[in-house]
Amino acid sequence: MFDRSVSFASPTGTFLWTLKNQPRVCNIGARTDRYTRILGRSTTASTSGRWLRAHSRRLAVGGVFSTSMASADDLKKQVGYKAVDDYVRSGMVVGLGTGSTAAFAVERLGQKLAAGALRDIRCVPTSVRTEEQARSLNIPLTTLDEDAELDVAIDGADEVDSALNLVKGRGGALLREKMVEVCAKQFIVIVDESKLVPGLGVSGAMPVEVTPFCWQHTMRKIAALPALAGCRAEARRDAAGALYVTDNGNYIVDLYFEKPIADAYQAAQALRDTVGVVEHGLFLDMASVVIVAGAQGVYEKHR
Ligand SMILES: O=C[C@H](O)[C@H](O)[C@H](O)COP(=O)(O)O
Repeated sequence: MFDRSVSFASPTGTFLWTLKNQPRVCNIGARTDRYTRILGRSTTASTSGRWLRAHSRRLAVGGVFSTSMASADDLKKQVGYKAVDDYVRSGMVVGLGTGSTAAFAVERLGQKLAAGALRDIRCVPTSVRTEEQARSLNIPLTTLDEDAELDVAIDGADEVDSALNLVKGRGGALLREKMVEVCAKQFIVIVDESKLVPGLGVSGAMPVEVTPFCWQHTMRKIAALPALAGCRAEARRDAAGALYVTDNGNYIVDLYFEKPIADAYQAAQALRDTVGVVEHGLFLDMASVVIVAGAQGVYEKHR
C-alpha cells in the first residue's frame, strides 16, 4: 500500500486532507502499524489520530503515504504542483493549460509568485477560464503575439497512450491549447493514472472544433472519413441543449469510437484536410514529459 521508494510531489496536502475527512481517518488508523514499522516507533490505533498529527511533518517529508488514500483532486494537485516545482524557473515564459488538473499548476504558480519564489514570469493562458484564474492570482500574462517562444507549457490531458500521444479537448479548449503548446520548448502533461490508455479514442470523445458555418455538413464529412471508420459523430451541447460554443466562437463535434483509433496520424491528417475543421484533439508527438499520479505514487514518463 505504501512504499519507501515512492516520493510524492505534495504529500503534505494529501495527509492534511486525510485527517480532515473522518472516514479516511479510520483508514489511517487501520494502517498505523505499518507507518510505525517504517518509522520504528510503536503506538496504538486509538492514539493514531493524535500521533499522526504530531508526526505529520516527518511522515510527509519521508514521503511514505500511499496515493491509494488520495482523492482524485489530491492526485491532480500532486502532479500540478510537481510540474511547476520541477519545470518552471524565474524568467520563463509559461503556457498555462486548461482543466481541473491544469488549474492546480496555475494555483501553484500563483503561490510561488506571491511568495517571491518565482520572479519575472510571463504566462500565456489557453482559455478564458484559465486567463480568469491567472488574473485572480496576479500572474503576469502575455500572448503568442508578443511572446511566440515559450520555455514550458503545462496542461492536463483526457487520454495518454504508451507513445505519449494525447487526446485533449473534452473541456473545449483544444484550439488555444494546441496553438500555445506547439510553441513550447517543453510540454509537460499532468494526469492521474486513469488517463493512461492502451490506444487513443477509447475512454470517451475525441473532440473536433469546427466552424459554425454549415457545421452539419462538416460533421457528415468527418464521420465519412475512412481514417475514422467506425466513429459516431455528435455535436456537443450544453446542459440546456444549445450547441456548445468554444472561446473562439466555434462548435465542437465529438467523435466516439468503439475500438482505439487505428492510425492516429492518418486520422489527424484526414481531419486537417477537411475544410471546415478548425482543429482536432489529437496531440501527437507533442508531449515532452508526462507526470502521472497513481496508486504507486507520482512518476514521470519521458519521450
Ligand atoms: O479542453 C480541455 C483540456 O484539453 C483539458 O486539459 C483536458 O480535458 C483534461 O482536463 P482535466 O484535467 O479536467 O481532466
